[in-house]
Amino acid sequence: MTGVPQQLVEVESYVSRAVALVGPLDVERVALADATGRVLAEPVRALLASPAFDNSAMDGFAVRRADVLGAGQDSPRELAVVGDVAAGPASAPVRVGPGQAARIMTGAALPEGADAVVPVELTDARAFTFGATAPTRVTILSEPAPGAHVRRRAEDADVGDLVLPAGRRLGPRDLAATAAAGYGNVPVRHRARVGVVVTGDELVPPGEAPGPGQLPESNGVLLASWLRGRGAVPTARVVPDDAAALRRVLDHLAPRVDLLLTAGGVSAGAFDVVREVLGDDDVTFAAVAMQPGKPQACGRWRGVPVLAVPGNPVSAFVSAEVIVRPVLAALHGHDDARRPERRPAATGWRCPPGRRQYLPAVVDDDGVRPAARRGSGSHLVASLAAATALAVVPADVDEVRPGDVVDVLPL
Ligand SMILES: Nc1nc2c(c(=O)[nH]1)N[C@H]1C(S)=C(S)[C@@H](COP(=O)(O)OP(=O)(O)OC[C@H]3O[C@@H](n4cnc5c(N)ncnc54)[C@H](O)[C@@H]3O)O[C@H]1N2
Ligand code: MOO
Repeated sequence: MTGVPQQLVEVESYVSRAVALVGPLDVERVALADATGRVLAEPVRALLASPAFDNSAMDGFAVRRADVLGAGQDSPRELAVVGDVAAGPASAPVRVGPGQAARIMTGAALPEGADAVVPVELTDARAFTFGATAPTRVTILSEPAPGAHVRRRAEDADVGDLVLPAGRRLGPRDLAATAAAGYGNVPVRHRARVGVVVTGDELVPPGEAPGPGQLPESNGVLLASWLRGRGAVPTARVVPDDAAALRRVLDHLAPRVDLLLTAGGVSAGAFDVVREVLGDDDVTFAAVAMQPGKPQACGRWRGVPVLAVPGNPVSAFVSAEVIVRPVLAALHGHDDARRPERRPAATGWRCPPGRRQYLPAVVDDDGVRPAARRGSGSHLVASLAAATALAVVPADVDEVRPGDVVDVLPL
């Protein structure tokens, strides 16, 4: 049994201690189709230029601008149409000489000699009919600006340009940019396997009617979902307040995961079994200067990094956002820097003395207000769902007044 720490530890110092337990996981290559949410292990540099060649931004006619200077509704310029280029491989190269034009479609390569595109609406053709062949002559009814509607080769990215930095969590736009840069697969970090263990004799599975003194298990649900949403692979277990059972579960999971995460049983109670069991191994307990989320522990269980967060549902969630998140980012090699936004308080609220407050909050046009009607409280799990942000209030502030500007971390 380990004593209950009294001395408060700064949040940053505790987070550094926790992050130091882990290093980046191994790298594997995955197809772009499987890469959503994975973290890029190396920078992506373009293998192809984007665009790969000069091409048209409009359906119309590729012209030599010098031929159509001064063109207008009252001063039409007629050109001979000598070619027809569509997007896709060209059958034969098209060359536009003086007095000539080529019919061109959006995305098609700009023919040699042409330097501008006139959209079909600004010609006597007015519109193209599907499947119709190109006219032999076209009348241009508007003078194009220099380079009009021409998308230049490499104006987006040239070969060798940095497209994405390492550490990026890949989303749809990243994958599109990577595909356009010439890649079919990407090097990413393994997904972190996390053993989630929640403890409590009072817990019943979600959906089951609780008996007297019982309540639905929600922390395992929360943490597993939160981890999955951040690209990890959770395995969740619910354990009664029984030291031998907890040891068995931890010993079973340890060789199969990259991180153990327990929730509950970490404070001063007579049945706080996590504190009792983890104290047997290389684990340090701390009172962290945050609210909620004060009682914490981190270290190693059978050599595997372990984080123990408190069991109150809001405490477990805030601990995930403040402590588990950077640890997971370190495992995934993820650049996870978050800058708080600054917003005025729409109402006032009380803050705990000496601890940084992480208050589930709603941020809207009126400003920031506590998500829970009754203010802060680490058991207010229903109100947690309403939060759109965490308001972060420094430890030396004991009250936020309406209009005070506060930091918020959007959720
Ligand atoms: N004498 C002291 N008592 C407490 C202190 C303290 O410093 N001295 N710290 C308080 C703070 S702050 C917190 S936070 C809690 C943390 O308690 P534990 O981590 O030991 O959590 P439990 O006692 O197991 O549970 C707390 C609370 O949360 C409910 N719970 C637990 N697990 C789940 C779950 N999986 N799903 C839903 N709800 C869960 C549990 O029923 C309790 O109501 O300690 C304070 N006490
Ligand atoms: O630190 Mo506890 O998490 O206030 O409720």
